[in-house]
Amino acid sequence: MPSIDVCFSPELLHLYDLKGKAVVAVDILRATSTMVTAFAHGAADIYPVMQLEECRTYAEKGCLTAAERDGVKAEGFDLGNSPFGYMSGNVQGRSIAITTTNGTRAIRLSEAAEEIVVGAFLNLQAVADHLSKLQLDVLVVCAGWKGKFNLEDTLFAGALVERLQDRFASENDATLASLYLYQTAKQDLPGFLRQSSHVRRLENLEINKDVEFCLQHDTFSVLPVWKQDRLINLQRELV
Ligand SMILES: O=C(O)[C@H](CS(=O)(=O)O)OP(=O)(O)O
Ligand SMILES: [Mg+2]
Repeated sequence: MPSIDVCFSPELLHLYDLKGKAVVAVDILRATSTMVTAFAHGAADIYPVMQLEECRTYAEKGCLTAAERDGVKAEGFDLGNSPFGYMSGNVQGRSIAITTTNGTRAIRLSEAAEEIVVGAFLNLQAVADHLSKLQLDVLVVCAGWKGKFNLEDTLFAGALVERLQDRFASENDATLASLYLYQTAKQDLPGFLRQSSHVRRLENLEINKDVEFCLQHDTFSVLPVWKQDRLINLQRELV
């Protein structure tokens, strides 16, 4: 039986051997929720990059550019990091280059894995189904916040463990802690997260609706996976 494990921050990735594993990169608030939403609204592919300057260069290649720093859209880019910015038909058929504080970093630091899947509550079941078929050992890589633990990504890890627990062995206490946390919180995720650092940060920016949106389960069946230098929507490729 393959196993499932949880890494609470990209800063802890040096403790794990990613070779031959499937990584699920997660940044519920808001990078991976936003990427899933972009694919659900027809984005062709997504280039997650770490630096603002690198992201800017993708405009010359015909990409839309998206950047967030300190929770707000960075100056001079087409889009920010709110899923609501990707829903108006503006990303249909377009390539997007995106850089955010935590999420794009988690994806790029996982490149040694056999497969990287982008996960969010919004596409939870699509991710669970894909991992069940793959039969690789799984590591959920939580983007956290500037190298530190956060609640929302850990809750996602617990939700995924809950969906996979009959088919994957729980690797260690990180897996169990995530599962127990999710089981405690799942009746009222917005309430549970009210005191979390990120929700308080976003509240100050008056974007509570983003939090509510990002906590919805199974809204989309898109499956963003890393291929060479970008994310593609494997679900669409399979149709
Ligand atoms: O835009 C976001 O939600 C966050 C910004 S921060 O955590 O407030 O710095 O970026 P993300 O990379 O999506 O965590
Ligand atoms: Mg985040």
